[in-house]
Amino acid sequence: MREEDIETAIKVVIVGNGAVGKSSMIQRFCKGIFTKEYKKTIGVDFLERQITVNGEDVRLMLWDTAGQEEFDAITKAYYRGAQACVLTFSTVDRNSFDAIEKWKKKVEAECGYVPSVLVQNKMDLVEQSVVNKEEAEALAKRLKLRLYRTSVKENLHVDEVFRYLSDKYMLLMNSCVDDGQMQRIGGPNVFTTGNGIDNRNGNEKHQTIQLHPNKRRTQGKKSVIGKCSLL
Ligand SMILES: Nc1nc2c(ncn2[C@@H]2O[C@H](COP(=O)(O)OP(=O)(O)OP(=O)(O)O)[C@@H](O)[C@H]2O)c(=O)[nH]1
Repeated sequence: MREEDIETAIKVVIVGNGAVGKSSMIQRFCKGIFTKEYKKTIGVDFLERQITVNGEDVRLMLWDTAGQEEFDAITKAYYRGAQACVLTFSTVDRNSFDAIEKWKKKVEAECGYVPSVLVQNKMDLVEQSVVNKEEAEALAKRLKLRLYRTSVKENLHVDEVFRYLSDKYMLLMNSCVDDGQMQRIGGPNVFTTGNGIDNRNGNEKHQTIQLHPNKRRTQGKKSVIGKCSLL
């Protein structure tokens, strides 16, 4: 396999309370469509899209998890191996905002640290907002997350969410590869090594992340993410 054929694949989990727009966000990003009808997700769903980030192909595998607590036991299992996370709440649902920390902890319990982003969806309904701007910003600051305000309906800032996450993930990966350190990201079943090969279960046939350091991306500078460690 030529180096330029090697692809980066990122498993992303989208979490948050029911009806905040998780399925809609994934449909919008992967299929370019929006549907008004609400069909609650039963368990989990999955879609993928390939994008180019800084000249590199990245395959995003987006896992849509049910927001309703009744499905907790099922969805939790699918967090395993996630390498990035979107924490979503709705502008018009106070409970969904208050639940963000709980969702973050749930993902961390299964995956450890993964690059994450906070999304306030349904910004087209900002007139009926039950979460003010300062509160949302304060939460993002406290959790050390970038905040994106989206409207999946109006297709506002949805692409940016996934581009930011991909970029963040790749920066983290490159900083580890550049440092020649071994890194474990996203839970016990995904291992990456400084040589750029996914070592999960020692079985190269089941590669999920394959890395190829691109020094040009950082112009030889150290990554802003800093030193990598076993997570
Ligand atoms: N006005 C508005 N409605 C939205 C937006 N995004 C999603 N919706 C609507 O919100 C409802 C719930 O959206 P879903 O995407 O099914 O929500 P979910 O978070 O996947 O819900 P669960 O599957 O129960 O976890 C649907 O009726 C969508 O059409 C948005 O940006 N603006």
